[in-house]
Amino acid sequence: MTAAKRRASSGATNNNNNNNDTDEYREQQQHLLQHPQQQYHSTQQRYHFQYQPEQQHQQQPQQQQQQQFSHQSASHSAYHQENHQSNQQQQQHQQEQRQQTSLLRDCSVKLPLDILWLPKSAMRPVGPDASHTDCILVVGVSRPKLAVVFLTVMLISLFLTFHVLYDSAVYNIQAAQVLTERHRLRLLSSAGGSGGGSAGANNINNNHLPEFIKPAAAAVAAAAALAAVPSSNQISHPMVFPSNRVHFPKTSRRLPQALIIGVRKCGTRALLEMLYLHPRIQKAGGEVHFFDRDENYMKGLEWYRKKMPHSFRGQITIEKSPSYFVSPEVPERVRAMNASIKLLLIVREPVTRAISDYTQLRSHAATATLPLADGPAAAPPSPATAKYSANSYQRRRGRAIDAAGSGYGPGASYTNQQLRASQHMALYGKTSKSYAAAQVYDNAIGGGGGGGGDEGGGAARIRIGESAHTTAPTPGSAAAAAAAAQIASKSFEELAIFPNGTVNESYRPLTISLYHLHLHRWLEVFPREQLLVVNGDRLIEDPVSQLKRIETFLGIEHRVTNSHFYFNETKGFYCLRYDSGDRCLRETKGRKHPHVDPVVVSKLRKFFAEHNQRFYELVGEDLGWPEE
Ligand SMILES: Nc1ncnc2c1ncn2[C@@H]1O[C@H](COP(=O)(O)OS(=O)(=O)O)[C@@H](OP(=O)(O)O)[C@H]1O
Repeated sequence: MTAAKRRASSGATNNNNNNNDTDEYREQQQHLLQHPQQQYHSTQQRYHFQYQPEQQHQQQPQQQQQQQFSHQSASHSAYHQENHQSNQQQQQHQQEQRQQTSLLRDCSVKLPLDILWLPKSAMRPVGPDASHTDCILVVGVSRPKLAVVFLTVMLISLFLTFHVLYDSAVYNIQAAQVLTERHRLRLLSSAGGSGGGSAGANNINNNHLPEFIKPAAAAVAAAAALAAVPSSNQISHPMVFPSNRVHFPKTSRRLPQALIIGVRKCGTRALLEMLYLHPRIQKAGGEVHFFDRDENYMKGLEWYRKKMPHSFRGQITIEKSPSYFVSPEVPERVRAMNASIKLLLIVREPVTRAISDYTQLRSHAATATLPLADGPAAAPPSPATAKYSANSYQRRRGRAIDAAGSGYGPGASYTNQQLRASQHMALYGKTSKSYAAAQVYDNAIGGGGGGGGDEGGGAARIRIGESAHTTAPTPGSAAAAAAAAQIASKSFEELAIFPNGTVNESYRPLTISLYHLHLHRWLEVFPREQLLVVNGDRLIEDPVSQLKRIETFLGIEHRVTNSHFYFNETKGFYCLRYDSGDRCLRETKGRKHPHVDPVVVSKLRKFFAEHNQRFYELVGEDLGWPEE
């Protein structure tokens, strides 16, 4: 209730009181006439009670009233007269109050205050004597704290509204960009593809795309991630969760958080491409060979990082270079980069792997005899490279001797040392053989720490035209080509088994299959939990089961399902199903192996049985490879 209303109602109440009191007073008066001797005390008190709250009498000093009453007590007639006066005063007071109330009503009624949403009592007369036209507007905040809270809530709501609108606009713009990029990529891949996946002619990786496309590819994969795994990436539509700031993670090149370290010819490429189906995975296009090639390693981590694809925050970058597994210096170098990196090792039945290796080497050796390999010799390495590589060679040589003692055998030492020596001498310019020639020879026979793969070897790269990420090819000399041709002319049986019937343990495709020797070095540097052994034979037969294990190991959601694969009868392998079409791995994956004498196969399996047992012990799992 406003003060004016209160006053008005109190006036009305007083009027009632006055009326009641007046009646009462009349009764008292009659009583006094009948009993004049009665004291005036009670009357006095009564009057005091009656007039005290009156506004008019608030202005009169109390003394004055008492004097008045003392005069009344002088005589009954005097009292009667005084009482009459009092009645008059009371009436006058009532009249004043009525005037004041009508003034208040006039002030509030005459001005259209409702349109200002102000209470009518906000208009007050200027003073008690003012005419009803003299009104003032009384403005103020009756509840300041409430007003502050109300204002704050209003401001916050306004801010949130604009915030949501802004985020929504940014989200839409970025989504449109991603869609444009995806469309562009599809057009490019469909224009560049040859024959589709059914014939297996299409390469499933996009390495043929120009460099500037690759961030876009990352964006496409990440866009899929945005759509597919909102919870994992903490991405939600701003309209749904306005309180969550929407992060549009910027892409950047990141050092790999996981590595496929080998083993070559066990399905490393298939594994990487299958993992790439997962929206949380980004892959380096080609084999970078950062840790196993001194000339790359000395370029530093920044060089390595620049070889990585663009990735969104939350994605895992993976690189694969199968020769990492067999290169002695690599585990330590990898740990120096990231001690908590996750390592994927894919293995296959060792004899099949060796035959696959031989098949590829023979194919490369045949290619190395082509005129392409007889081009100009590569420029010799810079002094810095030479010095670095020479030091590394010393380290490798020391380890090669260790390896010889633990299974490589004298033949292996001879072959490796001879190769290394030629490389070493080439570095120091003490031989007519160029460093490049040694490297080609190394690749051709499967040396070079396991180099010479479909994607990593010099000669192979010339032929296949692998991505720009790999090191520039180094054409070999006529001598290297001749050596390669000689190898190409020999059968697997001739190379794997000596004429006396014993196993040629120095034959590189066989030594690479001695998994436990190489794994031992890795487990000296990394804890077992950081390494996952993938069964390459099972990956061929049932990719999804192996991929599930890897997803768990990498700590990512199970996303890759059977719907991502179809079996290609022509190729004899599973091919991959993308939004943009079906693709098989290129023809260098899944080559037809030459026929190998079953007696030789059996002999080799017996040879490997013991080594396999040692490998099972190291990994804590029996892979069940045949022993004869
Ligand atoms: N889906 C699918 N498609 C084609 N090929 C597949 C697939 N899955 C695994 N593989 C096997 O991968 C073998 C090649 O292994 P790598 O990629 O590690 O070879 S390399 O070391 O990189 O050169 C390759 O070996 P070969 O059969 O001897 O050619 C294949 O057996």
